[in-house]
Amino acid sequence: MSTDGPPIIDLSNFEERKEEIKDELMKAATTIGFFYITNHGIPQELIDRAFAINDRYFNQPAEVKAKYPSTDWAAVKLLGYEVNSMSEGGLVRESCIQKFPVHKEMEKVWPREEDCPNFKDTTIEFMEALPPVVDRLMSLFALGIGFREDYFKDITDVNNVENNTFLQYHKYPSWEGVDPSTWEQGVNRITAHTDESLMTLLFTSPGSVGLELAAGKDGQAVGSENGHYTVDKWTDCPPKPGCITVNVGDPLQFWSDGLLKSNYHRVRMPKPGESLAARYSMGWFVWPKDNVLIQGPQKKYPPTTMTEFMKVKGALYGASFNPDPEVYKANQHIAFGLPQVAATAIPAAS
Ligand SMILES: O=C(O)CCC(=O)C(=O)O
Ligand SMILES: [Fe+2]
Repeated sequence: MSTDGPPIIDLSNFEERKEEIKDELMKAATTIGFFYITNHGIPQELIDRAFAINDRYFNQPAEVKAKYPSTDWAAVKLLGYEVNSMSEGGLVRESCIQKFPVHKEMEKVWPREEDCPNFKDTTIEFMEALPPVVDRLMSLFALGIGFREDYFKDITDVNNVENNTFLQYHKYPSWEGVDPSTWEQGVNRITAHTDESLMTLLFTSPGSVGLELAAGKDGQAVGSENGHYTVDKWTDCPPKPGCITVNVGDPLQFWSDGLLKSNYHRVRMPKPGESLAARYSMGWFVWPKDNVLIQGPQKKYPPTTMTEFMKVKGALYGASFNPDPEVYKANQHIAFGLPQVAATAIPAAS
């Protein structure tokens, strides 16, 4: 079993180096499901400005943040501010969720300029910089899976009102001045999970350690305790200068007949000697259109749609979500069984 961290994949001279980059992406995505990208074309200055806005947003008084509450997670129409329930042991994570301006409902949740100056403009500028990077990665994954190069282009088009891709700013609170023995052993800042997105681009501020992924091919369980699957090792996934962390999510695992791996990851509490300061991260959760047919070229799994998939995932969390440090293997979603595709599913143009 490999215990190496995710590889750094250089996207420079993309057009000329496509084949080589595709091989590197497929190698990472079919093994640990995580990789870093460098020379991705997003200016560091813009990323820094997005982090600054993030900081300004979360450090507003609670009553100001409460003016922009999040809406509807179940329908993935979520927007605005929320205190996330995926932390463990009474810890919290605050989040602020925005979608592409094509979603008119965004108008209700953009913080007002007088509350958080430049939030809207900077966030839109940042969001607009991300799709070209996603398009490049998804075009190579399409080829690697066995589809035509532009297979995912329309499916992930953020200018389509049916697309649910979103940006989520996260703040994990500071533990400065708190005696570490007062937090429960084994609790995590965010519990072990796989992502519901097709793919996630994750930006972590420098020094924001704590992200870990399930080591080993496929995040496979190596054992079972009290009826729960366990993994044997967590691998560090620290921030790397100039890099974006990328991971494969559940629908891409299905869409690739299980070839690409949506692996477990979590954010653990600081270890002795590590910073106890607040931790910030920003995730770009690439989402396919709701009713597009999800099925790999080999038709290994029953066809599904994002709407159906979210019902299964919700049931899985409902059934298994608990504060134990134990985790569930990534491909349990497949074992759990997906409902047959809804009659309304629209096959992607081939
Ligand atoms: O904050 C991080 O570094 C990871 C967040 C994450 O995995 C998620 O929100 O899905
Ligand atoms: Fe995640």
